[in-house]
Amino acid sequence: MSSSHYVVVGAGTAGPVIASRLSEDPAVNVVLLEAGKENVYEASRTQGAFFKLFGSEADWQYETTAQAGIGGRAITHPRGKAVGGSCLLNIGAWLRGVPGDYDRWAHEGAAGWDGAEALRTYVRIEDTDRGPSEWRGSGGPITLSDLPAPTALADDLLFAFTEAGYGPRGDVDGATPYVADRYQSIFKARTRRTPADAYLTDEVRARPNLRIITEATVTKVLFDGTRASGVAYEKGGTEHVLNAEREVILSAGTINTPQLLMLSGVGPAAHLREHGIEVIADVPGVGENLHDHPTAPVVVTAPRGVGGSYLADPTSDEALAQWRSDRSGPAAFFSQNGVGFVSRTGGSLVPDYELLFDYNPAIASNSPVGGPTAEAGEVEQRNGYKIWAVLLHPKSRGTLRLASADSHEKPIIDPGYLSDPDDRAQLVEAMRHAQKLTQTPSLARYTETVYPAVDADDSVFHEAILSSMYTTYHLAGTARMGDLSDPLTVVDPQLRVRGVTGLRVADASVIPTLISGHTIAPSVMIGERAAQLIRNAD
Ligand SMILES: Cc1cc2nc3c(=O)[nH]c(=O)nc-3n(C[C@H](O)[C@H](O)[C@H](O)COP(=O)(O)OP(=O)(O)OC[C@H]3O[C@@H](n4cnc5c(N)ncnc54)[C@H](O)[C@@H]3O)c2cc1C
Repeated sequence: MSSSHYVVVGAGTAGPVIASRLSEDPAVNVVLLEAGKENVYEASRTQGAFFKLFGSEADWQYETTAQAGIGGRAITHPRGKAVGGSCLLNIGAWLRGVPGDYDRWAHEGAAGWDGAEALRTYVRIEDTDRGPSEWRGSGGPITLSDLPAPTALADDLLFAFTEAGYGPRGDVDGATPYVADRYQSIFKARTRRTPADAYLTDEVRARPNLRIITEATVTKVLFDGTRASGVAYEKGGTEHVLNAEREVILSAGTINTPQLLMLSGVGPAAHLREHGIEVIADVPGVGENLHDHPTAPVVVTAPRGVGGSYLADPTSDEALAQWRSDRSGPAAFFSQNGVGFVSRTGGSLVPDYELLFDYNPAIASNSPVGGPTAEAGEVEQRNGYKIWAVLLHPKSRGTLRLASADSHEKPIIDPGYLSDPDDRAQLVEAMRHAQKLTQTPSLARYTETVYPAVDADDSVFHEAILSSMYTTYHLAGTARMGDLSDPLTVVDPQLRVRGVTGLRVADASVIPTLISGHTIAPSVMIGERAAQLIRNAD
């Protein structure tokens, strides 16, 4: 049995930030445990071929239950399993949301997590050529760059946003989100640099007080009464115990963190007893509040003979070889590389919808979508584009529950997609905003068939959504942060788990309500703030 001051579970997105920051103090020892390997996966480094990792050993390979709100479809949810976590196999978009998103967190009980504080952290940790400014940082660990595009259609999509009256070109992470932007990503010189790479540099890894143990799957947090005393983990077919003299910090992500809490006896008491798990603390909010940003595409095909899209297969051996040799070719690009935000009322501080511009009309190869492709005709071979309409503030909430007390069994994931009827209506509205772009001069020559058709009534949209609503992969909220007077709060604003001591959660699961952006940035920000809170508590 070994021991450390701090044990951090999960070397994904938030975990490496915490381990790196805590181990800056040579007087404390930190162990970072990761179920997967180091990032040995070349495809993960590319912008175009990363989805080769879906379904591989570097993916936890989750799937939702059949979702009633979308015609009973189940949605596949890859989650990264290696150092780098889900940033191994994500798109890498750095979209931070707006200060109003975080003000809402603070207003709803996460005291101290307001927009001004979030912005201070973001400016400190960024390294972007769009800074330094009041809004953007330079010199921080997270290197950001604009996404490259191999075709003029990428720019035409941005012009269309402006022509449709939604806003000028600008920086979406700047003063206003109502701009069209080639968003920035965590790629540098066309090579992915995950937050784990950024925070666990060779220099950091050389610290004598930091140990990173890979292929170590934590099965349980151990308790001495109600104090977290360490963790049990499996490595190489053997069970190990690691003591935490001060704290255990769970950064295992929106799915695995609540699963681990429940396996360890922290969760809704009745549900734990159902699985024969001894209850350490009855925390009814664990596994509640699961939500995601739903999205649906408007799919457009170009007239025959009109080019403009980029249809090459980024995952072929040739594409990877070309990327390996000089970082060019299909594997160097991701076709969804523009964004703009829309307000329902025309200018509220927090946007309602996000439009993601994609210069390839084909639906993602892992998506089961059939309807639009059938209507638009031979979409895999045709030029055109699609615009994904994203609902930024869905009301629908779901749950994460244990399937059994066996840590090897996947949990039951039910995000309750579109279970709130308002979400469905708003998604239709968001798609109608997307359609406006298809009627602009900049996109006229690429636009022949639009699905759903511009003059279609709501029933056609509803039909399309049943087959085409998809995930943005932003699952969040299952260990919600807030005020402890709310019985469904799981962690207080210091990220301490209700009902026990010596245990915090710091990852996307504490996000109380999704922001008007994506979830890499807040996960890194949560990691930074967690390290500060822990250090200040010493
Ligand atoms: C396909 C896809 C595309 C996405 N695209 C974007 C995007 O473009 N922009 C964006 O902002 N967000 C995107 N996201 C979301 C974003 O990647 C995640 O929200 C974010 O990375 C979550 O960080 P995390 O620290 O909570 O969890 P993770 O990064 O998932 O880290 C959790 C880590 O814990 C480890 N772990 C889990 N259980 C255990 C255990 N029992 N023992 C030991 N280790 C364990 C995991 O292996 C993993 O390394 C995408 C996600 C996916 C899946």
